[in-house]
Amino acid sequence: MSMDRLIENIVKTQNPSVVGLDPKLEYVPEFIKEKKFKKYDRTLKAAAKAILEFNKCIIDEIHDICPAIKPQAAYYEMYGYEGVKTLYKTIQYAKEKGMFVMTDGKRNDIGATMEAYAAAHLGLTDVGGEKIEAFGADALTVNGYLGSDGINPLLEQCKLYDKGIFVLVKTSNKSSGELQDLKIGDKTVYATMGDMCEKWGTEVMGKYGYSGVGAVVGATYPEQLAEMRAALPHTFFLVPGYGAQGGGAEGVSKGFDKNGLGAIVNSSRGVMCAYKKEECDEHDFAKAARREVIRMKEDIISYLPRIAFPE
Ligand SMILES: O=c1ccn([C@@H]2O[C@H](COP(=O)(O)O)[C@@H](O)[C@H]2O)c(=O)[nH]1
Repeated sequence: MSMDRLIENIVKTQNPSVVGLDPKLEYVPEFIKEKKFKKYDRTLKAAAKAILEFNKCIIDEIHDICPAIKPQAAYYEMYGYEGVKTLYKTIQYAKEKGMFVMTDGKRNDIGATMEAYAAAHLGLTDVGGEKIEAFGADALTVNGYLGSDGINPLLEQCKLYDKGIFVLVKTSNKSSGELQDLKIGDKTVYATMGDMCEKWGTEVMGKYGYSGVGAVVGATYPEQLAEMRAALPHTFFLVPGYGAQGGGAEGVSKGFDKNGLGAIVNSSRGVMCAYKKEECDEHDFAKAARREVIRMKEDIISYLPRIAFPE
């Protein structure tokens, strides 16, 4: 199961964090942008090429100490087809380096359309009988609020191609409670969605006790992280909101199990823009990213037991 591969990467690196590659052009150092503008003018192609170089340099610096990346599709789509090509190349490059790739697309639809999303991001696309990998991520974030019709097509691809999904349960943003905290009977909407993840996951159980259906639970809600950890023993958490959104290491520790597993914490701006925060030479941006990955890892694991496979 794909979540098994993620867990193996986490144990190997002793690092339960993922670097979000959400590369706004303003995060890319001037020297890279200037080079690409000179060659391609100020075009979408120049932007996409600059972002690809930025991403590859960061991946080169972190792949030995960080188990995964999470490219957010929006930051590639905004550069049109050139940006989407960069998303594909980023995914392939990180996978070649042994990293687990979770595309943050928050896709949602029903039936045939969800099958198309599933083929695009996780499975294979049929081209006249020839099956071809389109994007080839290991996992995809999805919105499960359309119910099983939106999730079943993904589960099929997860089973066939050993992939995973992370379903939005309790998101990190300030207004997430407007809907997700409402009660259905005596249960919140997010807890109900959590239960659905646990149920969907029974079809795709992995060997370390976690299924291929994970949940997104924000770092900004430690109490809900603790509640969900206790309620969803087979559901692995993707925890965004550390750092730039105010989430901290002690809070995120509530999402982990007794083996220091069960969750992976995301930081995007914190890592990509570490060189700006450090005020170091922009040529050192990738080394600054590496320093931030190490700092974040040490911060988080200081609240966890030693990360180990379950006995
Ligand atoms: O609840 C959610 C779900 C997804 N995200 C995404 O995570 C990153 C966070 O970026 P930072 O720069 O580390 O704040 C971004 O891609 C969001 O779209 C989230 O923040 N919260």
